[in-house]
Amino acid sequence: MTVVVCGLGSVGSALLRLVAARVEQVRRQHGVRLVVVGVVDSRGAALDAAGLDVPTVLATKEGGASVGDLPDVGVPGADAAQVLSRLGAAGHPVDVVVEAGPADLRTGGAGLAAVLAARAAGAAVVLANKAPLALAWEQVVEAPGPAVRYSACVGAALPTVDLLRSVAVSASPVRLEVVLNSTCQRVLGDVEAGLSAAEAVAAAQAAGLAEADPYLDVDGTDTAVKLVVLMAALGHRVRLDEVSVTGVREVTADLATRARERGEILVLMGTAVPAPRPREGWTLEVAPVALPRHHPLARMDRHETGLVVHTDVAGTIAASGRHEDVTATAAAVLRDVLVVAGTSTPHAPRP
Ligand SMILES: NC(=O)C1=CN([C@@H]2O[C@H](COP(=O)(O)OP(=O)(O)OC[C@H]3O[C@@H](n4cnc5c(N)ncnc54)[C@H](OP(=O)(O)O)[C@@H]3O)[C@@H](O)[C@H]2O)C=CC1
Ligand SMILES: N[C@@H](CC=O)C(=O)O
Repeated sequence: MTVVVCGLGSVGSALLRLVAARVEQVRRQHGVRLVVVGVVDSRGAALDAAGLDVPTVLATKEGGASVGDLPDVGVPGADAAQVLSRLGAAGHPVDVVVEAGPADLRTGGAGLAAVLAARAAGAAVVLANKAPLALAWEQVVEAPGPAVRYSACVGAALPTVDLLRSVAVSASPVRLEVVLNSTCQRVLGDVEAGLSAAEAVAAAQAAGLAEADPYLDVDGTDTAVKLVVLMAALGHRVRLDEVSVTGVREVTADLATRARERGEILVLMGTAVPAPRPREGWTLEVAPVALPRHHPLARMDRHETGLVVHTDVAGTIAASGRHEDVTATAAAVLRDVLVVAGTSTPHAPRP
């Protein structure tokens, strides 16, 4: 299976490390030989139909250089579309494109362009970048074409999309609650522990969790996007600008401590509830909330994220995931790549 990886920051590099470490296991377990034939960063691309040397790509990025400058395989200034077109023209169509570039929520930017180029070239798409989903769901997900998967966009390795879709087969969600921004979880914990907001944000950046613009996390936009994507996956389209969003900028150590003294935990929570009249769709909100300790999303520690879905006939279902770093997101991307490969399904993975 030939793979092009667009975006070689925290997620893209973690994916390449995972692929390098697991290539034999994947071959044995799934019968798939993963070959990374292209990589793209902000300054160029590298491609080789026979397979790039992944350790060399990783060393290049660790050294701060662009893959476009790699001898023999590098193409300075090239983007995903050019990589796909060069490989295609040489008789090597690409099987799957992974999009792990920055979330440009204004235009979709290079990420959306890469996804559309992949679909035009007949490649499957696996996204970690959620902006193309929030801005162009119909084009990216619903237009006919090869598979598109995006579980890493909403909850890292926690398979939120598969879980909700599975629940919705026989039950109707009546309220969804999510705490899905790792950066805010860490920032709130650190502020409570006495760090300044700036120190707390810097720590989340150092862990590779924050967005390129960390205020997308702190101001609640990232949670709003995740909520919009989950609702779209359930068949309910809500625009990002229809979500009421308040972030955690104003949360102080004092506020968090007073919540704890009342037996409550402060989290940045997204909620989705159906409007009273079915035609009016769903109401989505993101805001800091002090939850009672017994609430499933308050029982999580600051390395966990999760969701609760209340349903009409299936009761209330809660799930959470704990991850220290971005490897869990890379694992979700690899899972999607293997699901796309058709050798594994989310509901019946091969042993
Ligand atoms: N970090 C996390 O925990 C998670 C992140 N995500 C999402 O995954 C995506 C990537 O996140 P992360 O790895 O943290 O981001 P980083 O900022 O660490 O990396 C971004 C990468 O994209 C590259 N890039 C920037 N602009 C362009 C462009 N115009 N064309 C091609 N490549 C470009 C950068 O290139 P260069 O190397 O040259 O700077 C860099 O390699 C984001 O959309 C994020 O929301 C999803 C789940 C979890
Ligand atoms: N910045 C995001 C990364 C994943 O989407 C977060 O902190 O959760």
